Amino acid sequence: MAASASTTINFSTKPSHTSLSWKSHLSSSSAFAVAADSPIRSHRQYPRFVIFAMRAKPTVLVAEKLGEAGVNLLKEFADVDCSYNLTPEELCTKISLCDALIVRSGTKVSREVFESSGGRLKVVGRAGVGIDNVDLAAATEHGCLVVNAPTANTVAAAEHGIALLTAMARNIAQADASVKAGKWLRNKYVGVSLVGKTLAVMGFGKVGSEVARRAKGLGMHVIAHDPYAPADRARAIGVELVSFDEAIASADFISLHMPLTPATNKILNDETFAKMKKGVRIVNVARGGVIDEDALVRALDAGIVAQAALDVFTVEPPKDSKLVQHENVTATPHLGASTKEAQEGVAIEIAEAVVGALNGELAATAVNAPMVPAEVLSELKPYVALAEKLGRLAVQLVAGGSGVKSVKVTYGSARAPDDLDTRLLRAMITKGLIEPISSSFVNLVNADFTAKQRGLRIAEERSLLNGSPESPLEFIQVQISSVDSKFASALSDSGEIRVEGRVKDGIPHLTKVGSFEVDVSLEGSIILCRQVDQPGMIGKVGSILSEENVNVSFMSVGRIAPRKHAIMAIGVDEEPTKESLKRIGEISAVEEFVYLKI
Ligand SMILES: NC(=O)C1=CN([C@@H]2O[C@H](COP(=O)(O)OP(=O)(O)OC[C@H]3O[C@@H](n4cnc5c(N)ncnc54)[C@H](O)[C@@H]3O)[C@@H](O)[C@H]2O)C=CC1
Ligand SMILES: O=C(O)C(=O)COP(=O)(O)O
Repeated sequence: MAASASTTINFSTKPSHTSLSWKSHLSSSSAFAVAADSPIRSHRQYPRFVIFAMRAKPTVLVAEKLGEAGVNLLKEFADVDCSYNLTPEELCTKISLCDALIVRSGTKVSREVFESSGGRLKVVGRAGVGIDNVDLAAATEHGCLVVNAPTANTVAAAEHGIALLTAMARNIAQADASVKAGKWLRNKYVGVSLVGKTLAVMGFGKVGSEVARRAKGLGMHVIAHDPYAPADRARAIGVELVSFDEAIASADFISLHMPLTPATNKILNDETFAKMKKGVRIVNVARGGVIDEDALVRALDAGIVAQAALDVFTVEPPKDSKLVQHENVTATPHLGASTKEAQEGVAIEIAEAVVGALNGELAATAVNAPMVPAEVLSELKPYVALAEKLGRLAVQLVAGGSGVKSVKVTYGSARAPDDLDTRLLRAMITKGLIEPISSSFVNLVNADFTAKQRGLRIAEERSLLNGSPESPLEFIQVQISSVDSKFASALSDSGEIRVEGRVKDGIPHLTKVGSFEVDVSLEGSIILCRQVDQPGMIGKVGSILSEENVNVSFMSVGRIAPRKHAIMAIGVDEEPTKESLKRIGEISAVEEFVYLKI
């Protein structure tokens, strides 16, 4: 969606149901909204924040089978298109008509998908945990939020891990196939016991810890490796966290439960298999890519790995795979999350997250955007509006042709630095700085990326004030350095364009321009004039505007000293014509003036 200088901001504060929204004149059917409290709420107490362009009734494409309860929930809010087994080309064609896309692990949401969406796609919902099938960088670059459903299938995946562990140890799959083939091979399928054996859980997250808990119930000695897991959580269920090498060297069984990332890609390979106990048994319900599959075949052939039980594969479904055909391998077709209960749970979890996001809330399961707790959001709301407006004002003060590269934002606050999360404010300042001068659509997801891409450096500074930390901020100051200004009085003594604002009675105010103190509510538009301080100036400007029926909402004069220079800031509800602005400029005492749309 294109943004424009004609963007207006509607700021409504109803006592019990506050909301804050952005509306673009370019697309009357769409709106960006920020809501601390929203009409459609999920059952969970997730933090919420709104960042999206949303149509009257959005369209959600469900590209893989989703539990009915989730589909029904989506239908209450959106037009739902359930189209399964789309080819990549079909997906790219359909996506330009969709506001949200829901997938499981079987759909690649590639860069082409985001590019093909033409900016309409605002949310990708992953109905499950692993987001390795979604190009997150491309999503972020396109301002598209990615949410997942990280909790509803945990138990199902853990149970499947245990099912594979026990089935492998007792050759269940192979024995079943042989009985069905008319054989009765009691000696061939002698298994191994689990009790007293060491299980290394690799990745001690949600699934890993549930597997550990269950394995302890089976009498196994459980160790775990996870560089990021807290030791006390492991200790609480009687599991010792150990190094990677120690885990793989001492395990009789290894169960993989980490995400597929560049760091975990092929983490089990020829070198690491060589460090394992001969006869180790491996379970993988994480991602196929964490194992070098060719190396696993070699390790199985060499007897280093006695057996493997695999639910996931590098390519799914696997094609002509020696690994799958190996007699010591038990394979399932990515069934970890496939229980009725998990699928219903996942469907509801993802539908709530997607509806919430489309409805203007940021789900707690956002993968590529910061989460702002509801209470923080409601406190920051007026400052969010102030931040965007200051960015918008500052950039309009830049003389044409001066590229904006370096911006310093100073937050004046009596709160301790840890008590003020500025990501949201920074994103809104970035939005204000970029949207008036480009066709970019900036939101909380893509703000930092868009700034970086445009070579815009935003440095943040805290000015720690004495006083009551009751309100999160006293002022926000935005300075743009190394540029010329079309309104020289906006330059500070050190040569930067400087605007500063505060929130007064919940309304953003402009309180400083350059070195001049002013006080004008940031609503409508503003005319800034520098003039020789003398009687009658307000009347002269006021009468030019009144001749055109332009309503003056606020007026404030800041001066250095009586009868010297003064800055007059005039808030206007309507846009004055060029002719009347010209007449203001022709008033003899007026030295310079600028008209700014907020
Ligand atoms: N087969 C299936 O159908 C299912 C597969 N999964 C997969 O299971 C895996 C785990 O899922 P959850 O437990 O829900 O995720 P999680 O995020 O709760 O846990 C992952 C853990 O891996 C750890 N980790 C990250 N890098 C690591 C490394 N280099 N070495 C060791 N540990 C590392 C993290 O610190 C985290 O504790 C994911 O890959 C997910 O996609 C999850 C559900 C179903
Ligand atoms: O949640 C996960 O990570 C899974 O692997 C589950 O995949 P699925 O949704 O069953 O395609």
